Amino acid sequence: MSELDLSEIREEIDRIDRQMIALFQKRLDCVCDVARYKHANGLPIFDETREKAVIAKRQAQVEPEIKAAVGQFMQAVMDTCKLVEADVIDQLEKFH
Ligand SMILES: O=C(O)C(=O)C[C@]1(C(=O)O)C=C[C@@H](O)C=C1
Repeated sequence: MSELDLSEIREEIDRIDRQMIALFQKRLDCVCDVARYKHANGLPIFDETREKAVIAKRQAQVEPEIKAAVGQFMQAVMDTCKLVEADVIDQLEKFH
């Protein structure tokens, strides 16, 4: 692989990352709505049944070779989303 190939591949990775972050921002907007709903209704942030379902659905979308990686990826996404949910709820509690 030449250096040019590597820089071209990295440009494609950068394009993909840009799209992923745009989508992640949209996901975070939804997650903030979920946090407000959970706060208003006294529900816990962590929902194990939902997390398992999210992972299973996304793994069903891909070939067997990458199911484990997709599971890890979705778990990392949800772990980050839970931290954001906790921040949203902390802010809500500060002002009540
Ligand atoms: O769907 C929810 O209940 C959420 O809080 C969102 C979400 C997610 O990021 O998808 C995050 C935390 C929960 O444990 C389950 C799922």
